[in-house]
Amino acid sequence: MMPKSSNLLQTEESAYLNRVFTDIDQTLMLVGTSQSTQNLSVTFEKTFNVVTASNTQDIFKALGSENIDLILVDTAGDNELWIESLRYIRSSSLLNLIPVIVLSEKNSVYEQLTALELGALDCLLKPVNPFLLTAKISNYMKLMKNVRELELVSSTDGLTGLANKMQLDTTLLSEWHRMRRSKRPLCALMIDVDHFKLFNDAYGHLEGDECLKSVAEVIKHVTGRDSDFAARFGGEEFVILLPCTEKSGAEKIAQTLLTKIVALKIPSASKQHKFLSVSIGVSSCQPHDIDAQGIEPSWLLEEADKNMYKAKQNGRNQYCL
Ligand SMILES: Nc1nc2c(ncn2[C@@H]2O[C@H](COP(=O)(O)OP(=O)(O)OP(=O)(O)O)[C@@H](O)[C@H]2O)c(=O)[nH]1
Repeated sequence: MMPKSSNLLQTEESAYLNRVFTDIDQTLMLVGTSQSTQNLSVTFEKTFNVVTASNTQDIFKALGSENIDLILVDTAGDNELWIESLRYIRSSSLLNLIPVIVLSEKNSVYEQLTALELGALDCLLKPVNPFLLTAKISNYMKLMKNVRELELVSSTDGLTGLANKMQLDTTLLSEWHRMRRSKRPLCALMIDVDHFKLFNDAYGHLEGDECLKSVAEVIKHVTGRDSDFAARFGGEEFVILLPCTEKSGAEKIAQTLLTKIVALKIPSASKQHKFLSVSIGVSSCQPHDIDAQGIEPSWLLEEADKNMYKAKQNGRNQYCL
């Protein structure tokens, strides 16, 4: 049989790529010198939406305007650029969720190890067939999309869409560290729906679930800052974390929450109140308290829980701190 000419082979590979990867609507960011990103763009532009970056400012700008699925960093040409880019990507809380592949020109174990140590998912060596490279990148994108979806499912409460208890534990720990770094207070709100057992008994469990969803929607909307965090703690209990917030700010949020929950006008099943309400415990921690009193992150929630029970004892539909 006659060997296939390289043109014919390329046409077949190209057709194969189009057939197998036509459903891809993903954005690839190419990072490298302008010469290298120009060359790579030609390889990828039929398959992906391509954005290019030749410095960290470009990376930052692209992040603001595009939803990036994968970053391909080419080490060719400028040794400082790729290392600086990887460091920048790793230090950015938004970017470090995006998988990074490094394309290395030197057959240098040291360079590959550096790339992997700086957070690259893989380091591919040049020369690499452009079709194979496209297929590999596409597979990495799919893999990471699945990983992100799994991460989201495992950290989200299925009923309300808020974060779940597991995610709360992780976030509480990172906010605790942030408080120490920023030297600004961290507050927590423990929110418990009043007489919810009576509500379920009177209106049924499904109606009870709808009620929890409505409460969760209000909680989502009162937490306005990017750093505010809300979770379903379990059952009819919710937690809000308010980083870099003074006690007075937490009180304001608690009061807004009380007003907005009653404004839902969900009929209460108890004779005590006309409309469904919540009781809220507020706790606050100053960075210097941690060292002075040797307290741990769980203290913040325990304190909020104690104060929530005080609010219940004082007649519900109120907050205590
Ligand atoms: N519909 C529904 N009910 C739930 C869910 N999780 C917990 N519950 C119910 O919430 C009720 C909580 O009851 P209790 O802890 O006695 O508290 P309460 O009736 O709200 O009374 P107070 O907290 O004292 O105001 C229980 O009946 C649980 O079964 C859920 O996901 N959906």
